[in-house]
Amino acid sequence: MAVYTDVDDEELIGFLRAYDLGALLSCKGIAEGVENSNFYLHVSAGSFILTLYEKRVAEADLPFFLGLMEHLSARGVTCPQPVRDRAGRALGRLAGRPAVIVTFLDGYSIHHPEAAHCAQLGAALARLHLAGADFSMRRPNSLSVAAWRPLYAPCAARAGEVAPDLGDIVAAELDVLERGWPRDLPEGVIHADLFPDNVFFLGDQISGLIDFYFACTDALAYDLAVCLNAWCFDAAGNFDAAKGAAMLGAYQSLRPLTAAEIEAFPLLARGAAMRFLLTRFVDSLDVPAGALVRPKDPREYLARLRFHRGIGAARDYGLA
Ligand SMILES: Nc1ncnc2c1ncn2[C@@H]1O[C@H](COP(=O)(O)OP(=O)(O)OP(=O)(O)O)[C@@H](O)[C@H]1O
Ligand SMILES: N[C@@H](CCO)C(=O)O
Repeated sequence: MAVYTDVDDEELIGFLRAYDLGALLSCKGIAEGVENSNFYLHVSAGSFILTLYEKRVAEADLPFFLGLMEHLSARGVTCPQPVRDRAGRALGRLAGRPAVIVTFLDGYSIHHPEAAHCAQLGAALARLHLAGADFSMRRPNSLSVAAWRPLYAPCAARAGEVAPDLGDIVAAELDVLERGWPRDLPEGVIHADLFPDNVFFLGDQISGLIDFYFACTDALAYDLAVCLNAWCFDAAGNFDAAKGAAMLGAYQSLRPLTAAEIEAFPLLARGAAMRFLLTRFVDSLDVPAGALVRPKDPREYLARLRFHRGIGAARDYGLA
C-alpha cells in the first residue's frame, strides 16, 4: 500500500466513535504497496490496519472483497478480517474515501523467496482456490485481457520512455493474447495479486495472506501464472526452474491441473506478465504529487514477457 489520502486526527477520532475499539493511540501511514492508502492503527483494543480505498477499487466491489476475507477465514485461510462497527457495518467513509478497519496479521514478507517459499506459496494458493469454491459472490476480473488495450491505448505514445521496443512488443502481444485467450478453463475465486509482499511468513511457514482487492472470479490457472511471474524469476528477469517446479508441484499436490489448464499455461503466463507490465507502466506515468508511494518498475515485467514469448510449451515451465 501507500498513502495517497491524508487522515486528519479529529476526523479519525470521530470515525472511531462508531466502533468498540477504545481510544486512538496512534495512526501511521504505511509506505509499502502502491494501490490504496494504508495506516497502522493503534487503539486501546490493539493493533489494526486502516485502509482507504483509492482509484482502482470500486466501492461497489467492497462487499465482495470483505465477504471473501470472511469466507476464506472461516475455511482456515488466515487473512485480515474486517472489523464491524456497533451497527454491524464493515464499510465506512473517512477523508472522503471508502474506509475499512481490518485485523492486523503478524508475519513478514520475504523479499527474495527461495524454492521452499515458492513451494509453500503453491500449496497456499491451491488451498485458497479450494476454500473459495463455495463462495457465492461473483466478480468479473476487471483487469483481464479485455481491459489491457483500453488501459494501454491512452499511454501508448509514451511507451518509449520505458524501453525503445515496448510499443512494438505490447502491440504484437495484445493481438496474440486477445486472439488466443482461453475462455473455458476451470474458474473460481482467485487472488490475482499474490506477490511476495502480500504473503506473510513466520519462520519458514506461511502465516497469512493479505490484499484481496484484486480478487475476482476467473481461471484458477491464471492465478498460478500470476504467482509464477511474481515468485519464480530473479532480479535480472531470468526464470528459476527450481522455484517454478517447487511452486507448480506443491500446487498440483493439492489441486492437479487439467490437461486444458496445462496447455493454456504458457499463454496465461504471458497474459499475467502483460497485466502487471501495463499497470506498472501506466502508474509510472502518473504518480500523484505528494503521495507516499514507491512506484514499481515496469521493466521487470517486460523482461518476464520476453521470457514467456520464447517459451514453446508448458513442459518448459516443468509442466507435463
Ligand atoms: N492485515 C495486515 N496486517 C499487517 N500488516 C498489513 C496488513 N495489511 C497491510 N499490511 C501492511 O501494509 C502493507 C501494504 O499493504 P497492501 O500490500 O495490502 O497494500 P496495497 O497498496 O494494496 O499493495 P499492493 O501494491 O500489493 O497492491 C503491507 O506490505 C503490510 O506491511
Ligand atoms: N503487485 C502489483 C502491484 C499491485 O497491483 C505489482 O507488483 O505490480
